[in-house]
Amino acid sequence: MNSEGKGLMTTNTSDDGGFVLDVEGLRMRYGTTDVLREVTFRARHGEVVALLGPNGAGKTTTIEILEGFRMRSAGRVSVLGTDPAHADEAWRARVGVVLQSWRDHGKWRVRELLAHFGTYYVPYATDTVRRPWDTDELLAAVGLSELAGDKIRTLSGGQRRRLDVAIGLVGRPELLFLDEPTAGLDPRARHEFHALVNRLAAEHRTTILLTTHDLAEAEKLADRIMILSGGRIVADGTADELARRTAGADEVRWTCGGRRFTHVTAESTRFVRELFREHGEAIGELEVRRASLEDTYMTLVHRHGSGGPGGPGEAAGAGDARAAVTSR
Ligand SMILES: Nc1ncnc2c1ncn2[C@@H]1O[C@H](COP(=O)(O)OP(=O)(O)OP(=O)(O)O)[C@@H](O)[C@H]1O
Repeated sequence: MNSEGKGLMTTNTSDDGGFVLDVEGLRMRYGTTDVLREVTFRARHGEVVALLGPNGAGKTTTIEILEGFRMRSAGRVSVLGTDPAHADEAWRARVGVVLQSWRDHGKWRVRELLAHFGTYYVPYATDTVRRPWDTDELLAAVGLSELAGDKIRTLSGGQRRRLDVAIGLVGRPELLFLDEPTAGLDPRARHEFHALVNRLAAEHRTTILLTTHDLAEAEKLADRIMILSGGRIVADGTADELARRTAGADEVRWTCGGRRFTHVTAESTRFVRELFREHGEAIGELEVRRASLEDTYMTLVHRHGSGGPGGPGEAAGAGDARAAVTSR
């Protein structure tokens, strides 16, 4: 980000009590199938929120409703203080969207396309938000400077994905929706993209709602993680909070006298201290494993249904089946 960045910070303007996203009782029915039954959540300025959930859980549907691209069946939705179902162009200029794929304009050159889209945002510049984002700065921010003169149809999948992101950012949005933004990116591009998301949130206070199937990415990028399953948000919090709330325990593994032991406890530090007090030097291969986001995710999705519409109801989670102390 350039030195100009901080001067372009967005301000808390017309939203509801500081909430950029405020969703209550959102429902979506396709035909006779309820995909979203009761989705409720909020997000504040500068927050990065990851929406997780199995295939078909309704993540894209939710995002499209918030973007104003899809009409909801019921519920209250406020995005930047406005109902997206009735939003105008000025509202749209404050919202950035990165769709799952961008396949048009193959004959256009990269810089040319971004500059072209940028012109749409000129009327929506304000004293505090200069729109659009300068094309060369934007190209640099998404790592496309060297391909600026290339035709879009010659870009690789990952390079196109960077262009998707640039298109979402060209209007300097206050709120950015990213639907599976890193699908198809190589590890380096992914790393650079993560740095860009962090910069947008930290320097510009851009609020970001992203969907991903990469739990490590969600844990790394998001201030908050929401899990959508069975038509509802079944978890909302930091990765640590979710792990603590769901699993509530650490797993301690060790060897002693040639045997392997496993113990599940909410107080692993005290347990390990006592273990050493009792067995001292005889303890070997000690390992303390906190519940991971993956454990939490699997437990919650299992407990609240398959994620898709009409999934099974309550079922014992993986975490519920843990034994107390076992040896092998
Ligand atoms: N226009 C539509 N008409 C009917 N059903 C639809 C429509 N769009 C989506 N669905 C259904 O709604 C459900 C949720 O789809 P959605 O794409 O929102 O899920 P998702 O969580 O984004 O999935 P994925 O992780 O696979 O991208 C799916 O069962 C899908 O088949």
